This record gives sequence, C-alpha cells and structure tokens, in this order.
Amino acid sequence: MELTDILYDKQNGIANITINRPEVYNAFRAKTIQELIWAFRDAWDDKRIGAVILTGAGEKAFCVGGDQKEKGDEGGYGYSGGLGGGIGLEVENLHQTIRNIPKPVIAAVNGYAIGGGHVLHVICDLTIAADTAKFGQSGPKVGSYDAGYGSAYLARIVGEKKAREIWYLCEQYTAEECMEMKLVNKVVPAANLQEAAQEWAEKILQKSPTAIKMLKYSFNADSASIQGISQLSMGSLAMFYDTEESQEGKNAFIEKRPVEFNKFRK
Ligand SMILES: CC(C)(COP(=O)(O)OP(=O)(O)OC[C@H]1O[C@@H](n2cnc3c(N)ncnc32)[C@H](O)[C@@H]1OP(=O)(O)O)[C@@H](O)C(=O)NCCC(=O)NCCSC(=O)c1cc(O)c2ccccc2c1O
Repeated sequence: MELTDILYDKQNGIANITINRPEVYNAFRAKTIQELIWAFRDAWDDKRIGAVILTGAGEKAFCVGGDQKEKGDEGGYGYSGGLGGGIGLEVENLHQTIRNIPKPVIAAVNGYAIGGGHVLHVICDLTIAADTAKFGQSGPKVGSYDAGYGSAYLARIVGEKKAREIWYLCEQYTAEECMEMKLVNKVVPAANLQEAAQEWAEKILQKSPTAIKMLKYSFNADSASIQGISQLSMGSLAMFYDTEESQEGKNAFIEKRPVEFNKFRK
C-alpha cells in the first residue's frame, strides 16, 4: 500500500506507526484509517514484531479525531465501502484491529489527543504521555459521538462519573490530571517521550510472547461485549451525520464561529 497519511517502520522487534498529517493536527480521513489498519495488520503478521508504538507527527498533536474538512454535506467521510458502516470511515475496524492484535500497543501521546484521537489512545494497551499533552472528547461540540469503546470502555478506566464529565463538558485535561484519573500509565518530559515508549516496548520484548498474547486476550474478554455497543453506536452515527444538527456542529468548527444547537432541543 502506498502510504501518504502515516509513517511506518519496524526496528528491533518494534513497529512504529506515526499518524502524519501535522497540518491538520493529525486528524484522520478515510485513507488514514485504511493505512493504519494496514500497518497494524502488517505488524500482526510479522513474527519478529513483539510490540507496536502509535504516535503523531510533530509536536502539536497525537490525533484530533475525524478530519472535519473532509466530512461531506451529507454527513460521512467519503469512504463508501461496507466496512465504513455508513459513516465513511473504517473506524470500528481500526478499533477492533488495535484491540485484537496479539501484541501490546503503546500510545505515545505527544500533544492533543482529542475526539476520535482520544478514543485511539483509550483503546491502546498502554499510554505514555508527554507532559505537554492534552486530552479530551469533543464530539458533542461538533455533532458527533463514540458511544462504543470511546464511552463504555472509557468508563471502565476512569469510572462512570468522570467518563460522563469528559463527554458532557468536552473539556481538556493535562497529562498530570490524566495520570491522577489512571487514564495514562506514565508522564514524561516531551523530549523523552519516544525514548520512554521504546524502553517499555523493549521491556515487553523480553517477556514470553505467548504469555503476553494470552494476557491481552484475557483483558479483552472482560470488555468484549462493548463491540456490540460499538456497532450500534456506528450504525446510529451514520444516521445522525445526515441530520442538520450534526451538520451544524461540523460547519461551526470549519467556519470558526460559535455553534448553535439550541433549536434542536426537543
Ligand atoms: C485540537 C484543538 C483543541 C486545537 O486548538 P488550537 O487552537 O491549538 O488549534 P486550531 O484549532 O487552530 O487547529 C490547528 C489547525 O488544525 C485544524 N484542525 C484541528 N482539528 C481538526 C479536525 N478535527 N479536522 C480538521 N482540521 C482540524 C484546524 O482547522 C487548524 O487549521 P487551519 O488551517 O484552520 O488553521 C482544536 O483544533 C479542536 O478542537 N479541534 C477539533 C477536534 C474535533 O472536534 N475533532 C473531531 C471530533 S469527532 C471525532 O473525532 C470522531 C470520533 C470517532 O470515534 C468517530 C467514530 C466514527 C466516525 C467518526 C468519528 C469521529 O468523527
């Protein structure tokens, strides 16, 4: 596959995947998601690989979710294949791939992890954050939501009250605040982030691959029912994206103006 939206390299048993759209703070479009799935599958297939590191290009952002400028007037993000579930992005497929790859995935969060970008780090096995990173959900501000892993699995990590706060208020949290709510595993100075992620991946490589694989499956099994919730979420999102209410959120962001949701209150 010709890679335009990500960087991918494999060294000493570690696969490094970098979302590479810094001009839009590493927001993802349909092609970005397809390339990410391709890279994770390549790392899955490669017997030499024991851990994967996911990060973002540049210093500003890890990933800020769906590229609002790529979203069409009729809702979705462009991809019309069945795996897009009607939203024009194979996001659900990507989430499943990150969960099911039998090797730990470490998110190295180098800046903003917002919206669908925040969901990506939530799904990863481990998160190491730069001390400059900012975290949060933004869907309700721009007429979107992730009612699957992004909310139900998040609640398992930070608890119901905090997860509801994160989604209802759409505020941003520092790396230290995320450490306190156990949403990240470690905070390091920004300059040391990639080194810290490599160090953890190398430690994992010293362990029994079968034990690590079975542990990942075991952790996954307990939250596996969320996949069904995720399918329902994506199905409803495909319909929501076609509404005036969802369009208002996207348009307000692109036009850099205050959003007007009041008329949609029923
Ligand atoms: C992240 C920010 C808080 C940063 O704010 P700041 O003021 O520092 O920077 P700018 O706002 O000026 O942004 C710089 C530059 O990047 C562009 N940009 C930022 N975010 C996006 C984006 N998401 N899409 C496209 N472009 C983006 C911005 O326009 C600027 O470029 P200019 O050329 O205009 O200068 C702030 O940027 C911010 O709040 N961004 C929006 C975050 C957001 O709302 N993300 C999308 C939420 S919806 C979503 O992510 C999502 C999640 C899912 O799980 C899905 C699942 C299934 C389908 C769809 C999903 C989905 O869409």
